[in-house]
Amino acid sequence: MTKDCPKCCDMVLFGALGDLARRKLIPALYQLEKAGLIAADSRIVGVARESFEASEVNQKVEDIVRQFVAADAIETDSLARFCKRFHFVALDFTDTESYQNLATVLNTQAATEQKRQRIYYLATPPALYSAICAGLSEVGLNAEPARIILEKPIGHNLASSKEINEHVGAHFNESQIYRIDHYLGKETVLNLLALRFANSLFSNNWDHNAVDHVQITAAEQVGVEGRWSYYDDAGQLRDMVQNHLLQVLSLIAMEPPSRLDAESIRDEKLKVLKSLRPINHSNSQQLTVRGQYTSGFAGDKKVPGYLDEPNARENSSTETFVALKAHIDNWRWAGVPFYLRTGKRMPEKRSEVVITFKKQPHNIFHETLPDLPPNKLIIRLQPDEGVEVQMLNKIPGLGKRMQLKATTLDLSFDETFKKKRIADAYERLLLEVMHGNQYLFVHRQEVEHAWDWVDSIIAAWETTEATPKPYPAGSWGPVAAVSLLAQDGREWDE
Ligand SMILES: NC(=O)C1=CN([C@@H]2O[C@H](COP(=O)(O)OP(=O)(O)OC[C@H]3O[C@@H](n4cnc5c(N)ncnc54)[C@H](OP(=O)(O)O)[C@@H]3O)[C@@H](O)[C@H]2O)C=CC1
Ligand SMILES: O=C1O[C@H](COP(=O)(O)O)[C@@H](O)[C@H](O)[C@H]1O
Repeated sequence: MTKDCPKCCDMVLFGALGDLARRKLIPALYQLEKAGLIAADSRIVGVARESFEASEVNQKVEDIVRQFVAADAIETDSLARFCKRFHFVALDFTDTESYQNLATVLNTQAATEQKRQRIYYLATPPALYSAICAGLSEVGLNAEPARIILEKPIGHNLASSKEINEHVGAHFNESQIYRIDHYLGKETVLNLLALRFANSLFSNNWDHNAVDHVQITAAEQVGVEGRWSYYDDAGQLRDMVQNHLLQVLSLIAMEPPSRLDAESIRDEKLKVLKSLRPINHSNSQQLTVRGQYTSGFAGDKKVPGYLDEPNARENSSTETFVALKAHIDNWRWAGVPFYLRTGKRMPEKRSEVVITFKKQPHNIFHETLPDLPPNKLIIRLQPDEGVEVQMLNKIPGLGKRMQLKATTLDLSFDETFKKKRIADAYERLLLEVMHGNQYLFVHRQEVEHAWDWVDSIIAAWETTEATPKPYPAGSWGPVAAVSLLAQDGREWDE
């Protein structure tokens, strides 16, 4: 155990054998174990429909870790310790009466005497959140100091999100609820706070006086693959923009919070979401582009189009790509467009924020460089995490005329921090819940304002005959996405 280790707790994973739990949560918990960040007596209780013998548990957990954690990152001792923490309870989440089985496992004498912290992680479809909260409540497992973690998406639109929030809120107080947006756990997203508020170079040049425009890109090379039925109902706007991209936008655009705590940060992010200019049927044609991938390439592998993926529905008009131009109607950002772009089956996985600064008002180097390119701050969220500043420098030499060259100050995290391991977002977020820190989690009001903004775009799309524009897998989306910036005399940073 290290000195940063949180207090002893019971972590209960609902949906413990599902994709998210196996691929992300159990590996993240294992990394915390290895780092000495899980207290000695803490337990992990998997809750799943399937039941199996206690003697099978160790092997089951070990298999999951070995499948999803790189072999050279696994240590025999910590793995054995980790497997021993696990208990499994078979439960149908919709059967309120069966929650007594879970209560029996959790209410041990030691846990009761210690008033042990309980954390419920709902790694299940959101349609089950209400039933699970009611079930926990029925046997008194919702009582403080219990905490509950909700996965995104919280609902499908504002109405369903409110409904879920109401149901959860009937059994848990807001201070007990941790709404996950895993982008908020990424090192580089957190580094936005450091860059902005620890460096006067940036904080003094972070508004409409200095910034020309902002681009946020979250490109993925993967397609929808096995997730067609979930994804087709959602689309890229709900799946990525409503949550991850708007959270990143809020961190970039918010006013300085007075403290590094949940209330101060969430208040400032919320003000940004409230200031987003609505996109509706009157302006959606000019401000948004949607696309859907057709067959093409992922790297050098040939891949099918969205409509030819397994289980695809004929003629689906779900978008797999979105580009949009957003405005934040407040003093700081008046006249500064925020261009957002995200899609599946792009040429590479790349998430980044590019802040393009205004050009110099007068060019004294016009003889050798008639058009001075603007400075750019590029924040590489993933992969190859780092920060780049693009600037002009004089080329050394004795020539009569001064020659300039565009150069890059490149601060790659890998180089700068000597290959220090970058923790997965879920490791940080799980740890923060154990510590009881809510500042990296999303408040109900943020979720609802984000839905409100996104719902208006979807309503506008639904009133037009237009369908998403096709783009070949392996490209940067439909040509219209290029035109979205070209009409403003700008281009995507590539
Ligand atoms: N997978 C991912 O990478 C991500 C997922 N999410 C979100 O996380 C949540 C979980 O996703 P994911 O893991 O992919 O989904 P899965 O369908 O893989 O997992 C859900 C689990 O819940 C179990 N379950 C469903 N209904 C019941 C029930 N009535 N009683 C008991 N068990 C039940 C399923 O068991 P069974 O198999 O027996 O039906 C399954 O193991 C979703 O909200 C998703 O949107 C968010 C970000 C990323
Ligand atoms: O929440 C989601 O995020 C992933 C992308 O996450 P990343 O950390 O790999 O950038 C996305 O593929 C998925 O569709 C979405 O539900």
